[in-house]
Amino acid sequence: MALAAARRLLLHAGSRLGRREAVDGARRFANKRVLVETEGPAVMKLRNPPVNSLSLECLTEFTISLEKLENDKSIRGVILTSECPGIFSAGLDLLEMYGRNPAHYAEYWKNVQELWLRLYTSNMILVSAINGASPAGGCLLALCCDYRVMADNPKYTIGLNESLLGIVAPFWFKDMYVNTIGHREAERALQLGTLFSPAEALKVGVVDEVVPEDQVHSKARSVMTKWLAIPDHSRQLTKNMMRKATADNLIKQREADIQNFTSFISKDSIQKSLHMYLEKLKQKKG
Ligand SMILES: CCCCC/C=C\CCCC/C=C/C(=O)SCCNC(=O)CCNC(=O)[C@H](O)C(C)(C)COP(=O)(O)OP(=O)(O)OC[C@H]1O[C@@H](n2cnc3c(N)ncnc32)[C@H](O)[C@@H]1OP(=O)(O)O
Repeated sequence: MALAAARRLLLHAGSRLGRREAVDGARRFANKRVLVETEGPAVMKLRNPPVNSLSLECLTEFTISLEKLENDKSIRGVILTSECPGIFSAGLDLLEMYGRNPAHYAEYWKNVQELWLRLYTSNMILVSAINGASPAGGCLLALCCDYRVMADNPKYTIGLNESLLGIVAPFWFKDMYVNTIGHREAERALQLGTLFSPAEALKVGVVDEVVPEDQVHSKARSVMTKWLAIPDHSRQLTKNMMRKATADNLIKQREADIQNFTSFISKDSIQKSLHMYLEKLKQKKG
């Protein structure tokens, strides 16, 4: 109920902002954590500092922005990138999964599923311009895209590192990884929680292209131009043919997946692992 109300408020605020910014000449709309430019190829920028973690609010704003773009028939493709220097996205917000109650975990997970289903099955062309670190849920966002361009900076890593946190990537994260890099590579990377450097990510197929950091956006735009030259109907039907079974696999067991997540994440042992991981992140500073 609370989330539905927040959604209505955000949609309303989003459209108000949309109108105001259009008057300024730039075609863009924004909410607090997601900025969307629709001048030229549409660009969606995550801006949830410090690390673009996917908090419940961020997920909601992301989903709403995507919904708005999907409803605008003039928009055929979107470049997904980050406004936070050096970070694409730190993935799911650990504070949404630690020290909360089961109802909160269920609500959070429902929204993670929702964003994934929308992104993975989007009719639009999605290209990610990965301009920073992209662990776990950050990698998930990139994997939903049709093409991934990553900045050539060895400090940036990408991969599904859940097992390093003492948690387990859900089956639909795994399915998408297998679809992208194949069963053997996915099996190894998931068990080890591998975070790949850009060069390794390119080699294994987690990303499609690695370019100098200052060329990530221009490359993403030129990739988009190439993809936009393909007729929408045939490209969309092909995308649907490739992805439908994977998405349907979650759709048919969404409720059970929410229950699984809620009971898994509520376990004392899992909460302890998350606590230790959060402490490790804190200590890294000091
Ligand atoms: C068997 C049934 C299975 C069913 C399913 C069960 C389980 C569910 C699995 C759920 C899947 C989970 C997916 C995820 O995405 S989990 C999140 C994974 N993310 C990470 O591991 C990234 C952690 N962060 C980092 O490695 C680094 O922060 C960094 C992104 C490389 C950036 O480094 P740096 O610029 O040095 O920043 P700091 O480390 O200093 O971080 C700044 C502050 O941000 C906080 N932080 C970082 N990441 C997160 C996060 N993901 N969520 C929330 N907060 C985060 C960090 O603690 C710092 O906070 P502080 O300033 O208060 O200390």
